[in-house]
Amino acid sequence: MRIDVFSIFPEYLAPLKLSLIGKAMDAGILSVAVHDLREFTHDRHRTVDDTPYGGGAGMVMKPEPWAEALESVFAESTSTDARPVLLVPSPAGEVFTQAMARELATAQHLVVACGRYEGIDHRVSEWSAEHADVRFVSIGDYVLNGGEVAAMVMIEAIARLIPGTIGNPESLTEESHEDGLLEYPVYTKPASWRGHDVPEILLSGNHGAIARWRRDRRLERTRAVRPEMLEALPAEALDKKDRAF
Ligand SMILES: Nc1cc(-c2ccc3ccn(Cc4ccccc4)c3c2)n[nH]1
Repeated sequence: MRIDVFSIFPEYLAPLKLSLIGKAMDAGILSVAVHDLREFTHDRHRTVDDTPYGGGAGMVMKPEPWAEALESVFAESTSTDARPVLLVPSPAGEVFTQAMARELATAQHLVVACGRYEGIDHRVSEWSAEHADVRFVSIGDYVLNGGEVAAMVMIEAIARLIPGTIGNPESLTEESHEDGLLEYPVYTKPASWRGHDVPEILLSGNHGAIARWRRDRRLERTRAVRPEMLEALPAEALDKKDRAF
């Protein structure tokens, strides 16, 4: 997978090179390029914003730099490849979920347009729709100052699902939101720590009982903090023992 990110603060995306994503890039599984939007301006002040038509507070990002920037990578999605997906972080987007991360992990080319100010001139996404599948995406019901943090969140959630990125693919299966339940609590040595002991069952070696205990903790946790997730599970996802929880 190739990911191109555009921002007026490219250094914001520097942490992507760390840890798993960095390894995936080194392994050639993933290529992430971060571009400075101001490289696509031509005036002395490298202007990327202007006042909003219709009035109102703040500034809006001009269409011309964005069109030049996006064109520079849309063109590289060769005609044989699938169309690139343009992700536009926005407070007004569809909410990003694990299901959406799984869907986007199958894309060949992701382009992320990180806006600032009051957002990007809407004609940029209208024009982009001729060249890419455009998705406005919110990472949650709270307001950020720009798209960079949302881009980091989405790229991490997507990239870790690409085969070969995560060391042990097993660890992807029983995760929160992967199969509709939150994950169980985890413990490691020492068995007793500051008066808090690891649940005995986990030291028993009885793998059947341990699996049952973990399942029960997942159900308990999900019911406690995200009951709507339980309601959303298909009937066949819960067996008789599960319903006891
Ligand atoms: N989930 C989520 C995403 C964002 C987000 C994404 C991109 C941008 C670009 C500019 N802003 C600032 C802004 C704040 C409010 C109204 C309009 C623009 C952004 C915010 N906030 N919250």
